[in-house]
Amino acid sequence: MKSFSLGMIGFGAIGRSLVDRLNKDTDGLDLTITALVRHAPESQGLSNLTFVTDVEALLRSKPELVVECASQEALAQHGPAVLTAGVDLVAASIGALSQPGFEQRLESAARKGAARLFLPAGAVAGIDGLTAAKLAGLTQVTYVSRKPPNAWKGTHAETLCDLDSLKDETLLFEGTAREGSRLFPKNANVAATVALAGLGLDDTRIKVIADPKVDRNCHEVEAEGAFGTLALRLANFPSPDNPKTSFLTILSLERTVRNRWSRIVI
Ligand SMILES: NC(=O)C1=CN([C@@H]2O[C@H](COP(=O)(O)OP(=O)(O)OC[C@H]3O[C@@H](n4cnc5c(N)ncnc54)[C@H](O)[C@@H]3O)[C@@H](O)[C@H]2O)C=CC1
Ligand SMILES: O=C([O-])CC(=O)C(=O)O
Repeated sequence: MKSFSLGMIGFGAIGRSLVDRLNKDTDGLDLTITALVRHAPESQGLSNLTFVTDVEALLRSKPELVVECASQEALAQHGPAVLTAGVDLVAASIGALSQPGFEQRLESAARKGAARLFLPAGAVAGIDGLTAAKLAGLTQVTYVSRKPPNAWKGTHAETLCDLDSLKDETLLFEGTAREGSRLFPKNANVAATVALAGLGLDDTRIKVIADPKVDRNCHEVEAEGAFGTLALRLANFPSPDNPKTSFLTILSLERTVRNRWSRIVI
């Protein structure tokens, strides 16, 4: 039986669900998983899952791929070490790349380790088309994030409005993808994904909205360029364990991991 060693950084809503889903069908592989967490739980009940608390221990497990699904801070803290060690990395907290110089740091770590950093679509879609369209020139890309008020709890939004008493949609932020993904690190990684695929962090305009009239995490992307036009709207179910995170994010990471061992990659 072929084996596959998967590393993870973070084991919250995305991490738990990703492991459950991969374990339901390992495509005939002997899958072992090592997850880097802040505090290892006393017991976890899965025979193929080990918790570690430092990146050196994660790397000692000889992962063939590491998935970061923790936070922008965790990607900044551990991403360069993983890549320098020659291990490919899939990052969910893509907004971290809006920190000045961090994208370059990751690139140089990846070059040093001959590894690659993968930026998955996560909660959004159309990233393949957008980044292909970029090759012939884009003139405009806009992104709107619209989530129910409870998705904005515990974020910068609470300093802007009383989320519990919102009656109408409320604009929390309008500006560049760079600023928006920094202000809302748990909610606006998609802004950075759209920007990196398309016009860049400083030329992609975004709006961030709390809307009591929706019960889904909605993402709208519009783009224009030499390819034509694109208009995309997603109304994602939130993940059962974290209202900020769309269920589609977990599926996107699952697809990225499965692509790693698939013979046909789509
Ligand atoms: N690209 C995308 O479309 C999306 C990206 N995300 C990113 O994924 C992250 C995780 O999402 P969820 O699992 O829903 O959040 P969560 O809050 O349920 O779980 C995150 C886990 O990571 C842990 N963690 C945070 N920093 C860490 C560190 N430095 N070292 C070790 N563990 C650390 C936390 O303690 C927590 O257990 C979000 O914060 C966001 O950055 C989330 C949704 C969509
Ligand atoms: O999961 C979502 O809907 C989007 C999200 O949290 C992010 O972009 O960070």
